Amino acid sequence: MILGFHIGFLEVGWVDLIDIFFVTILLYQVYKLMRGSVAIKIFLGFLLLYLIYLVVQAANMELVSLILGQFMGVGVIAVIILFQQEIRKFLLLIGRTTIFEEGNLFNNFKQLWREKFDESHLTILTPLIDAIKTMSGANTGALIVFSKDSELKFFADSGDRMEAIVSKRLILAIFNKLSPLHDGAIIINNNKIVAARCILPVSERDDIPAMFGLRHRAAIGMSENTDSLVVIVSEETGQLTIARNGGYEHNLSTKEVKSRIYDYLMSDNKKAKRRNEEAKKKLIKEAEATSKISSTTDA
Ligand SMILES: Nc1ncnc2c1ncn2[C@@H]1O[C@H](COP(=O)(O)OP(=O)(O)OP(=O)(O)O)[C@@H](O)[C@H]1O
Repeated sequence: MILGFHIGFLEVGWVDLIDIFFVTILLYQVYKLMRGSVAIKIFLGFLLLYLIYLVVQAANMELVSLILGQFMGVGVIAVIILFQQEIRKFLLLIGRTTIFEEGNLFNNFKQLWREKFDESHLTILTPLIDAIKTMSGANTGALIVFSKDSELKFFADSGDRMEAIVSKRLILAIFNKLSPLHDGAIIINNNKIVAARCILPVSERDDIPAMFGLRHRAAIGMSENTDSLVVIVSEETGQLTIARNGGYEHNLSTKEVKSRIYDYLMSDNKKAKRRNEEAKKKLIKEAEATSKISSTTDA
């Protein structure tokens, strides 16, 4: 081995270090791409199984490694089918991102570090709430996605990239009915409007009230699929709704919207967690009530 050294009984060569470095980059990029989506859970599941497979193989446990080996063989094909779109986007990303551009590994580490210790993202609250209030009063439809720890690349790429500082006037300009950017959603991450005109996944839940159209369904769908908070301003009624974790809170005041966004951005705090729990319980109760009503009408 070229220029090797020992750590205990392990012989480590420079080639091994380069190998580990590339695997780290690869895993980090995959994680960054999937962060906040359901795909990450499936990916972690596969990763865990693979690690178990490596351990049982190293321990010469023949039967278990035979079974897991069969599963891994089929697993690769399953991964390709399950992550078709992610693999496509990952390859596109590799093609587009160079180490010198923004969005590379080092900048992202820097950004992660900065975000952890920086509460400045709360400064966007005032212009945002002002804009939401104005849009609600003027019945201007809007769809605003907040993402705390990811810029939701998949969804941001479906619209027009902006990377613009949040301001009241900018939000009003985007959602103005005459603006070419007003259709779809904006995504806000790290104080910035990452993209506008984004297409969100539509929820297929069948218990969403009929008065909610596609805008509301898209917001709920987005909150089902990602760890985001979505604010909806209804074009018809001016009412404010928030979608989170696949549920929604309807007809909120601007003050309530502000505190929900605050709680979300600061979601490590206890008060926010309690409120999330209460919202979940309310949802369960509502679902139970609806199923009771439908069973009595069936009878
Ligand atoms: N999948 C989607 N992703 C992003 N935006 C969407 C999506 N589907 C619909 N929209 C937005 O919602 C608008 C249509 O809203 P629609 O009237 O169907 O919704 P709604 O829930 O009834 O809301 P409103 O109360 O504002 O009418 C579209 O013009 C578009 O801007």
